[in-house]
Amino acid sequence: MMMVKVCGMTNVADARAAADAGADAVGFIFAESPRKIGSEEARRISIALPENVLKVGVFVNAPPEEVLRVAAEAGLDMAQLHGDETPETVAAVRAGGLPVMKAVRVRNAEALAGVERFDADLLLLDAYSEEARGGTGKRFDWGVAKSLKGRGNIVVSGGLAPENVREAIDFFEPYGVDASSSLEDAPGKKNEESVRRFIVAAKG
Ligand SMILES: O=C(O)c1ccccc1N[C@@H]1O[C@H](COP(=O)(O)O)[C@@H](O)[C@H]1O
Repeated sequence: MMMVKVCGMTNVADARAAADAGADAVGFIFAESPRKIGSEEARRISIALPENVLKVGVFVNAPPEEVLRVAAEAGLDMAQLHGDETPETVAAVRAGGLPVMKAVRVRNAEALAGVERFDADLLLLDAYSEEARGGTGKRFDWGVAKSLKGRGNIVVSGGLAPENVREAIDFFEPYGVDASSSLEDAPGKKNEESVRRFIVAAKG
């Protein structure tokens, strides 16, 4: 069954609605973003969710000690490392007992050259943008990453929406899919109907 993550949660109501609609994972942004929240707020949301919903913290170039501290404070199950983290940083976070999803922004074929060096639990593919690290609503050129099709640990993101998520699943046969900005009425405020349609389309 496809793992569906809804990212950029900023409040309990949106996170509960996503869980009720069948989301397997929700994401909290701890990096520069209009969706950024603190560990206390993330904890409040985490404890309002069922245990089986994976709580993922999104970090950009944070030191491993900070990732592990925030994870403990917020009750996270996984770190999404969405910056220029090294394989050593990924290893340090995992050694601290926290599974890692390493994000790669697929600007071109070279961006994928080093992915084998990451000993991560999951590999997230996202779009590249000069303006922001993530949550851009932009798609990347899927063809550039087609060699990763069918690998058991791929999660696809970047401009996914109810209308195109099935196409992405057919293209990559990924472990999971992830979306944020296309499911919002405004940055940080999810649209319940879009979230539900995204999950239905992904799991359909
Ligand atoms: O959502 C953000 O604001 C964000 C900020 C910094 C790093 C990552 C962020 N979100 C991640 O971006 C991708 C794609 O989002 P979108 O669906 O294109 O809006 C997703 O994996 C989020 O986890």
